[in-house]
Amino acid sequence: MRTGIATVCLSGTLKEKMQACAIAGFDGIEIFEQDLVTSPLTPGEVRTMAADLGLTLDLYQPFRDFDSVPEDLLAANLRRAEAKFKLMARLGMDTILVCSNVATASIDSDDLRAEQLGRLAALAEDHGVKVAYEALAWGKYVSDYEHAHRLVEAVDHPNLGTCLDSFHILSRNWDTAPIEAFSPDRIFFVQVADAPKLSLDVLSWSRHYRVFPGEGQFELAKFMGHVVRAGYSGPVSLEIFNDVFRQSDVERTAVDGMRSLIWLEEQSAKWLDANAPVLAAAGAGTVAGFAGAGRRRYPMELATLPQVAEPAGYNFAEVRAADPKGLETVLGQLGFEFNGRHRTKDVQLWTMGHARVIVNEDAPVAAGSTADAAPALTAAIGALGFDVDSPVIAAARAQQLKAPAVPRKSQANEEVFQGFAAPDSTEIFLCQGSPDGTAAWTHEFGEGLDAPAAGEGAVIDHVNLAQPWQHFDEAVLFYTSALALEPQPFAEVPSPTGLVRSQVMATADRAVRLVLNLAPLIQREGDAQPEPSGTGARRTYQEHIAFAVPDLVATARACKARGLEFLQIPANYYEDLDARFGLDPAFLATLQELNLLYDRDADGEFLHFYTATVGSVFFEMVERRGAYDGYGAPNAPVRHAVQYDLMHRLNKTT
Ligand SMILES: O=C(O)c1ccc(O)c(O)c1
Ligand SMILES: [Mg+2]
Repeated sequence: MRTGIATVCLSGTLKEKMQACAIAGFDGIEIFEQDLVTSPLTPGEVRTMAADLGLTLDLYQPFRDFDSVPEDLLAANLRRAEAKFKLMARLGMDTILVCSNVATASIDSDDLRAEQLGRLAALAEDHGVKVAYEALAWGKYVSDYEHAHRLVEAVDHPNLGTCLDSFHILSRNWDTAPIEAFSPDRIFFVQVADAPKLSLDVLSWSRHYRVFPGEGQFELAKFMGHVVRAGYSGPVSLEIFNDVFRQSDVERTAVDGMRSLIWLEEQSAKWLDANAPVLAAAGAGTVAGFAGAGRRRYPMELATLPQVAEPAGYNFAEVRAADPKGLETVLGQLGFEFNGRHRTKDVQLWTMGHARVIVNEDAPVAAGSTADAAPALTAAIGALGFDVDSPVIAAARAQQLKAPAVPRKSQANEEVFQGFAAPDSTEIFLCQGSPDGTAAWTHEFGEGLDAPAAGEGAVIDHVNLAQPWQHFDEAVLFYTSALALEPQPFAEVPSPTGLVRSQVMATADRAVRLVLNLAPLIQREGDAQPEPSGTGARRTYQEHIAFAVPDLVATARACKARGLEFLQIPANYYEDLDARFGLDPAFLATLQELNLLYDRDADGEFLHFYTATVGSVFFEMVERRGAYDGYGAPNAPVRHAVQYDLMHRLNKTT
């Protein structure tokens, strides 16, 4: 698959954008007119630079408001078009995108449109240019890709074809199957964009909320499957208008985009394998599960990736703390047992049932950042280990998806974890899981740890990571593509500093639940500094590890007896809880006495409590009753408010 990206996706100047695209590995780019108009580079210099960078210049765009106009306006439009055709010759470009008229269209006649597009095609032919006509979802008279294509067919000129843009098609819920019937010589260009499903006018949705494939909710593999079956083999190009991408680090965004295309290519191949056309299936029923069997007959070749199943569970969570005293105290009070220090590294192992927490005494400075860029924290989540079928295959997949590897020092006889850095620089390690929930590497901390220690039945239930605002979408794609986690519908949680966007990534069996929180940006006097842009530092927000236990009330009592500091829940909360659920008074009194939170839905019940925060980390204990699948979302605002109040008081007194 030939990969491309429109310059409008990225921040910076045209030169910076082109360099970033080359570094990320794109085959070609679309030049957005605005980027050229504002550039000090001459068209000839752009052409040379692209050639030097190994980038093809695939599409010039956009050319607006051409069709459906009266004759006098048409003459002016043709003049405008000719100027662009001449410019394209200097750039060495041969394809221009013409989008359906949204502004000056005044005549609704397909005959007239076909005639006008025909005149444009004839002019384009004189200049050796191909015109790719795109139906904008909000076009005045042409807003449907099939309509645009009917016009292209009516004109029947070799210099006029269709541009298919997944956003304009999927935002309007148009069926994508008819694409298959399009002649491949008439599909001049294909643009892909994903988006979250929003109830918003389609223009605002398109201009601000597009995201890279895999970061939204559109069925892009299916769209691509139909495009491939049509016989198209040209560039598949990202065209993403996104307010965050436009102000983020350009090289990083380009890599995020490249990852999305690598992933989409694989997903498209899978879709084709799973949806073999009727013809291929006839007489070849036994070949149904044979990867690629139905695919290679298409002109577009689709590369695949090493395959991974979703992880079987958490192997461990690692918290970094240069001075681990506070952390040790809380873990002990929660019921964790200290299982010794590592033979050769400055790390400790704490276990409770099958929940393993590693305390790493390296200072919690994120990978890729310098010590002064990241505020020193007393404790922060540094790494997560996941149980996978084959760590080697999973690591190969992550590497092909451009995940930065993190090497770990290890000695002979020690387990070497394959690891890579997530977008927020949390280190993700791929571990070989055991069916009984134990981990072989614990022997490196001493012998005799085979039997589960205290806290039988305890496991890591979920981990909640705070995401820097500019890497949130990237993180969703990262965990989807590299780790096979599935994004669940996102929620928004009110907090005193703003709305917190909360996105659960989980396996189908819920053995792994990872919650990504986009913390609000508001900084107050005395707060830690916001992270610098680019890679690296973060952790100005609180994040947590949650453990599930079989009996939360008993666990809470034991924790209380050990002196654990619980997050104190206001009385108003319990009054509201009673109003909503009409709980048994004795049970309600127990909840309030122990600072437990409660939720219930059609599937079951949820009890949980939080600890005070150490550095940027706190812990949660949960009990899931029945098939309760949530996280106590109605209680999250209470937690945020109490933590905010505490942090504010701390900041005032220090
Ligand atoms: O938002 C727009 O105007 C616009 C312009 C060109 C495109 O290719 C597109 O998809 C949208
Ligand atoms: Mg487009």
